[in-house]
Amino acid sequence: MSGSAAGRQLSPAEAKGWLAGSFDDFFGSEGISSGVVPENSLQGNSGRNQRKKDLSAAPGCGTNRVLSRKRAKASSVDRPCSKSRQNWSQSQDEPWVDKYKPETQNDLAVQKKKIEEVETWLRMHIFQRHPKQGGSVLLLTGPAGCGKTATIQILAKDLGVQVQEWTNPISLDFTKEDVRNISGHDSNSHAFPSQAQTALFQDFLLRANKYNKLQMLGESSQNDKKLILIEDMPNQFYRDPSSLHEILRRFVRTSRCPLIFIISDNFSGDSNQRLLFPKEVLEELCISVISFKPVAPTNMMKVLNRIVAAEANINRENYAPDRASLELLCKGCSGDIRSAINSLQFFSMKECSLEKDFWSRKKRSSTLKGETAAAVCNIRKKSKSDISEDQAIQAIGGKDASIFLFHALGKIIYCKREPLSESEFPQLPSHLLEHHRDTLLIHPEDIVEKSHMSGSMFNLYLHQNYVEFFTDIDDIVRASEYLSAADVLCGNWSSRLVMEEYSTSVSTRGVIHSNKSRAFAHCQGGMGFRPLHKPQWFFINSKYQENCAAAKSLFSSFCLSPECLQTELLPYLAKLANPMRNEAQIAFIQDVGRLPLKRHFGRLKLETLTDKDPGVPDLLAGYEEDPIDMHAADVAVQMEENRTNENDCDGLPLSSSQRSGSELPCSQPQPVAAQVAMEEDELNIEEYDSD
Ligand SMILES: Nc1ncnc2c1ncn2[C@@H]1O[C@H](COP(=O)(O)OP(=O)(O)OP(=O)(O)O)[C@@H](O)[C@H]1O
Repeated sequence: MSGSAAGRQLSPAEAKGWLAGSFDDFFGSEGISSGVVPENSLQGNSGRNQRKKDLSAAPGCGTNRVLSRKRAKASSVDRPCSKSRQNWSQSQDEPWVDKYKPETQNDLAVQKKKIEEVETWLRMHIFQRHPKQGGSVLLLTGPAGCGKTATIQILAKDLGVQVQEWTNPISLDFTKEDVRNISGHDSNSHAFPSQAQTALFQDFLLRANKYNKLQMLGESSQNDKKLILIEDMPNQFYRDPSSLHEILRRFVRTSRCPLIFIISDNFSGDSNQRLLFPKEVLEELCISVISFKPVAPTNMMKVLNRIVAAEANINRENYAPDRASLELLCKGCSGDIRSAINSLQFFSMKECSLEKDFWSRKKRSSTLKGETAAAVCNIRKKSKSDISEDQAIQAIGGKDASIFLFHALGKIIYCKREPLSESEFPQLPSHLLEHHRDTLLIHPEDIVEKSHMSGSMFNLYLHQNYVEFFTDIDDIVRASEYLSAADVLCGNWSSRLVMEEYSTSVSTRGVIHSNKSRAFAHCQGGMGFRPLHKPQWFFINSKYQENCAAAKSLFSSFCLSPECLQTELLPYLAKLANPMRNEAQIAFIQDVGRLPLKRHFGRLKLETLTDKDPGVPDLLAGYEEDPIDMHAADVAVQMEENRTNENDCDGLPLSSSQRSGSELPCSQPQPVAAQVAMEEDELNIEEYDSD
């Protein structure tokens, strides 16, 4: 958020206007208990989560998300203060995300295909369900604010299905009595809140499955079909995902209605989805997964235009942003419709000084550049290439945009360009003409930053994947030189943190510039989709660490560093054949001390990078900031522990190379193969004494 926003003091009236509605559960005199309210969770909370995120994406309100999530909300029919709520709803301070919430499928800004997918799933698992079929589970994923919950609510309404939603209890100050009531047995032992939370959740599922939702005033009781919705995941499951899996196994066996989880994407690498729903569990319990995409700019524009038009009718004093401004707004919210609507409301407030700041800045820059009537298209054009425009987007409530590694790499490798007109064309001297390129539509440094990945790790991915997208060997040579330079920049650990930014700049821009087949906008098509892969470096590095640890332990008597052992001593020992060495040592020498020219090394099997893969292997997850600096000892310790458990041989922990023949990995020379290799190379056996 810009400085002006941060620095601005809200007047008490403003603050009240924004906050009162959302926090009246806390401020109001309704006396909602802060204690545990398990009954709330069990009564079914259909429709109440509409308001729970209303301010979560508003500028400066990021931290309210937890609060708003925890807030127990109710529709106007299930709250004693429905009248005052209604009055308040009609006031102009009502959050527009609620005021203009979608009522029908056509109103939804979600991709039609996704709505159909969810609808088909619901029909199949609710109406065409086999009587003996157990419970079915659906997992909805996608970025925050892309309309997952809204879609479920509208479809449930259209299909006449009740939604029973779990909400985490506000407080976990359980008494022993509570726990006894929930778990059904007397417990003298100390009950931890986490256990109680799991028990509560389990109990909720059981009851939701067994009993119908309480019928509220004005609700029809025609249909007893229902679904259970979990968006507020109990924290305990993040600490112990197996407890969730156990509950789900039981649910799938015994339940009669579908269970839907909504989990928003997370870009930081420790994906909640992978943690809570690993592949094996998805397969075992036949959990369907439907992934939503960010709301498309065209859909977003439609919604914003509709709101602006409706607001203009109601309140003519409201500032109505023009088309160019709405486009900027759409761009800045990264496909999050909640954030876009909140920003629109925020900046349409007349008294909002931030908005004035922004519009005056925009006006000034327009005047300076003589942009008047053509402002819209110029802004669009400028926004593609001018970094200050990005800052402007941030100024109108832009979200902190993140992109998955897969897309970030794609943006660099496919590097979209825009043709330049004659007048804009920078006149390069004739000897530099070969470096002429159309304007890039991306900022490589921004993309690396948004991928939330360290520079050296990003370089690894680029290095692994760029070749497939080149057509000329000379271009590859040039690109590889840039990558080498980038590597050198990152080489010194003491300056790496600072230099990483320069390093990624060199590598990404180097690769982009070197690829002449993508130098101009008109020659960018025709490449089609090519899969991206994870760096082989991960495997090779772990193999290297393993070998270092093994060299150190097997040849400790030489008191040499692992590098020296592997590059100097072992190649020498490989030329000798000392019958006094043990089998493990001989196998290791064969493995790392020789580079037989006659042997053909196959290519390692590459692992495909999927679109939401955080890109950091589990082993490196803790070192993501600086994987290359990952200390060998840590890996060695880990591997040594494994090895000592697996095969203790004369008290020496052995690497994979040193296990008995049948256990050697296929990349290693097997004893028989080693024998053949020795014969082929006609090695002379000499006496050698290391002492
Ligand atoms: N046309 C629209 N389509 C979808 N949502 C809309 C639309 N207009 C307004 N909204 C509001 O935008 C919000 C979308 O949030 P929703 O909870 O559906 O997103 P989500 O994908 O479930 O995100 P999260 O993971 O953060 O819960 C809702 O409050 C909804 O009422």
